[in-house]
Amino acid sequence: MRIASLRRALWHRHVNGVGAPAAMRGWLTTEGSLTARLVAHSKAFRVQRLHQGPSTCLADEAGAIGMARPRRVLEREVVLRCDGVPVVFGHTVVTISSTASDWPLFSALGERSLGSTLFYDPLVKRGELEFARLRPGHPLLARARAALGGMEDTVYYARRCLYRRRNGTLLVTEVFMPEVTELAPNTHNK
Ligand SMILES: C=C(O[C@@H]1C=C(C(=O)O)C=C[C@H]1O)C(=O)O
Repeated sequence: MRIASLRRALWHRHVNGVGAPAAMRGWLTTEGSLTARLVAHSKAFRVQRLHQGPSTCLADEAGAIGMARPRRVLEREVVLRCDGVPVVFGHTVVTISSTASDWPLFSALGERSLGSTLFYDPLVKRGELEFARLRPGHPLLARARAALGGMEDTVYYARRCLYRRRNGTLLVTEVFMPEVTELAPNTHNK
């Protein structure tokens, strides 16, 4: 199998296309903010920011953000933790042509959740979710592994969603760790 094909995922419009176990499907298809659902399934939720700055988008996201080939973007990568356990590796790219007025809060997010700026802004238009099985050669798994270590599974499930605001384009990709399926609703948050 050509290395290039390992570095790209096959993104499906329907979750059935990735063959995820039922418990993982429930997380992959979470409507609304993933952050909000993770907060409701933990006593302590944290967005651990790994880095944010200029980068080159991945081979299989260029087309999704309107680029003919991978080019410069603003990139943000985080680990979402529930009670200290890493459950999602978040990777977000914003086209360089997007100005600060398109995503006014993006550059100053720090360890606040990106979701908090996307789901409560009437100017944000959310696209359709896409789903994929990521195999060991995918660059997002290498980055998640560098941040988290371990990660012995051979297949990880991911979803991505395109957001638009004014003239800006933003693509969020979420790679789910298997531990997410062990989370239970936190009755103390009611
Ligand atoms: C898009 C959301 O924001 C989450 C927060 C992210 C961040 O802070 O970088 C990245 C991925 C998302 O899981 C959400 O909460 O649904």
